[in-house]
Amino acid sequence: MRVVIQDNYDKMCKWAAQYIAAKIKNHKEDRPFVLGLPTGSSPIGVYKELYTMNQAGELSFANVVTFNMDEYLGLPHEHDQSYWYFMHDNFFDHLVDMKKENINILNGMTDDPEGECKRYEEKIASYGGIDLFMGGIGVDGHIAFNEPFTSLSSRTGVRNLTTDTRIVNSRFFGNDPEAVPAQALSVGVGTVTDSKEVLILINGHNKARALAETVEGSVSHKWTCSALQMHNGAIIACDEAACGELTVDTYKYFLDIEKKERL
Ligand SMILES: N[C@@H]1[C@@H](O)[C@H](O)[C@@H](COP(=O)(O)O)O[C@@H]1O
Repeated sequence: MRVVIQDNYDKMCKWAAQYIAAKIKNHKEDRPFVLGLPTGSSPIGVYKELYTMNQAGELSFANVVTFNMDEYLGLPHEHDQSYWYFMHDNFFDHLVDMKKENINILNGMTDDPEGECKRYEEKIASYGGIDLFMGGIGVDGHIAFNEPFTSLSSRTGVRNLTTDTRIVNSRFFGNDPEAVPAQALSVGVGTVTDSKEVLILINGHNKARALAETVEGSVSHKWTCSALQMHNGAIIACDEAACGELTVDTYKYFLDIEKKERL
């Protein structure tokens, strides 16, 4: 696992965006680059960096297919807290050459959630899998909506959200946890770790424990992010604020090993 520690949120976002841009540009295969994407406040700065490069003609998305991690069950596209809305508002609408048909987001209004999830897995497989999955992390260490004790080999499916997550996400729903949908569709931990590379953004003091558990904790379904320790291409991009619960030797190790700032 790589842990790339940047001074602050802006630098973390710049680093992550440059990493993703380099991967897209260097993709020479005769098939699209397949990019997994998250919602949340953490990736907003990365999206801004990416669409700025795109608008400046420095990075094309014409040959990129995207798959989003998750979506609330029961929210229509036009709901301003649906992840469909978030992704268009914060990213897709700003790209000049992203093809609509290359955007994949789980349909939270489906009548057949199980079928929708199966279809999603099949579509990912039809592209030969995901090249790079970018993600965020919940304060309880969840990746996508894989709450504590979700199987580390789980696939795309329906997830019940914990009270903790609904309280955390209630900041977007008028501070009312009951207004946060109780269920979501989410890629599984296994879906994420099947990707060739996984890049997780972890920033801010409130994510310090989640970062420590991801990097230093045991591999455990209690912290679903810890599954990344078993992945051969996992990168954590974080800021100083999130490092508060790492042991000093871990912190120094990653600063030392990443000194060369390899992309
Ligand atoms: N389902 C999403 C996750 O994919 C995201 O990682 C998490 C953290 O969001 P934020 O980046 O706003 O802290 O929020 C939600 O629960």
